[in-house]
Amino acid sequence: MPRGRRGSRVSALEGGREEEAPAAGLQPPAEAEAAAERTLLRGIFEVSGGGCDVVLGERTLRWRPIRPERPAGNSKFSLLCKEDSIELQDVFSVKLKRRHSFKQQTRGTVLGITLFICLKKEQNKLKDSTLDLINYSEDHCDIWFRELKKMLAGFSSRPKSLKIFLNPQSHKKEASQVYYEKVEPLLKLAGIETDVTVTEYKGHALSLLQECELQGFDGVVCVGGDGSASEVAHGLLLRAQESAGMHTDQVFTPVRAQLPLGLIPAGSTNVLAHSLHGISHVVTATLHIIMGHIQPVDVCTFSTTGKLLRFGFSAMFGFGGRSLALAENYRWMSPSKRRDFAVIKTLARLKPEDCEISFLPLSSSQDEGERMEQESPKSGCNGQWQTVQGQFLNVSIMAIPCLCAVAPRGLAPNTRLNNGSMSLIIVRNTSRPEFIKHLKRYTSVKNQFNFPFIETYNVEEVKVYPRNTVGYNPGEEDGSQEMPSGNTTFPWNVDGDLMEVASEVHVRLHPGCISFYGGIMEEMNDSKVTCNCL
Ligand SMILES: Nc1ncnc2c1ncn2[C@@H]1O[C@H](COP(=O)(O)OP(=O)(O)OP(=O)(O)O)[C@@H](O)[C@H]1O
Repeated sequence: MPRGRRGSRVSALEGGREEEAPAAGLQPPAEAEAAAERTLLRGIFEVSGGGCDVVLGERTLRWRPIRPERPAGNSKFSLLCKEDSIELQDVFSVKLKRRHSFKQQTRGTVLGITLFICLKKEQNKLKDSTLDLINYSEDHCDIWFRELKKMLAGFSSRPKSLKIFLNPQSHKKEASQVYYEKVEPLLKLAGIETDVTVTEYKGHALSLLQECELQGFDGVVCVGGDGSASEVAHGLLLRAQESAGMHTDQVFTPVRAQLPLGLIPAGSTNVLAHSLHGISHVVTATLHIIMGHIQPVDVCTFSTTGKLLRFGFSAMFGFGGRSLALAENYRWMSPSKRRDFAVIKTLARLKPEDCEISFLPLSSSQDEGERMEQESPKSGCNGQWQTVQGQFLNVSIMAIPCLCAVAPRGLAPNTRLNNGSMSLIIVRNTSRPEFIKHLKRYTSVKNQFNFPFIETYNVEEVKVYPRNTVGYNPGEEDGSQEMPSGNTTFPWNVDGDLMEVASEVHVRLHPGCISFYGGIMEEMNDSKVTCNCL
């Protein structure tokens, strides 16, 4: 990433707008750093309209305006001659810049070299930019071009070939447009080969991942929303288990997915991509993939009666499951209308789930420890199974923070992508206004769990046993219906996908079991957003 004192450099990259120069040219630490670095090439180029002495080191490219004759004692000149630089790890492509006349058959006249750079913008956002090094000598540019190409080839974590799954139905059906207009041009620029499959039905990516050849690929990318992303992650993990000869119909410790997964947010909620990148932004997601920024992410297995149902990252039972089940009945509505409508209707029929929850706590943070002492009679039993039972409005089990537009700090702000624990958030039965007050807090301030009816735990395993004999039927006016014995199912919301399960669900955490393309995030500042439906 570009370093601290880079105001003027960034302006040079973005078209040469002048910004205030730093008071001194090169800071002492940078000077020492530059001196320690071996020089690979040195030459004259025009940068941002002025002649510069350009030095290519092993880690940085530095340029300094060529000094005019310096009248003795004139300090203004040292200000003009400040050095600027970029780190080579931020460069993702290099091209020879040529001028082509209209009818020209040949490759055109060399004008210089263009470097394509990944810039860090405001919080968590990445942006592509260019730096032109102008020199009309073909030989001179060719030497620099080759050296820069060689240097780029040395970044071994950057993908060269990607398998892409694109869901054309995501959100308002704009995933194809997002991919072909914003993503593919950047991947091409970076010289990454792609093999795109446009999915034709739900489960298509999963079935292809069982059999398709992945050997030549460095990573897999999903263009879509949470449903697609979680399907592809599940497919990759399932494939890894099958390759390793794991039996998923019994309790097992999964092996890691073999390839990293990139997520391009093109869905209606994009919780996974948002949690991964700290922002739901297509160019940021694409640049993380191109730059080969990889981070391991904790995964959950969801099983029932010992059999694996699926891999995933977050689940909601109760209100979260019921509202999703209801929303599925209104697929003809736009995604946001459908979601808002289902939330309002589920709130109108708000009903607690009668269940027993057993969990294996990990270790509690100080705040949570205090809360647990006050609120949980069995607190302080880390490492031992604990059980709570009663009437619960919602139970969330989340291995990732679940950032989204209506919860900018996340539905589970106390967990991280790979901190080796899950957040268990239990909302006991309360009045509708109190529950709504809790939901509204997600959009703004920090203490959304500061209610007497909410308990939070850091856990590594959870078992949820529904005790209702009344099943859920989202078609019924009040949402519930007596089902013949043995046919009762309960709706779970797993990464935004509906999972209907008849009996207990066992959730286990598997730290860092999959790698995603994504960078280390900056914490979000407190921000207030509005939720349309509450
Ligand atoms: N061609 C297709 N037709 C219908 N459904 C598809 C198709 N391809 C994939 N799907 C399924 O569509 C479901 C929803 O897609 P996706 O998650 O990409 O979009 P979304 O629902 O708009 O976004 P989000 O999940 O973020 O709210 C996924 O479960 C996926 O398996």
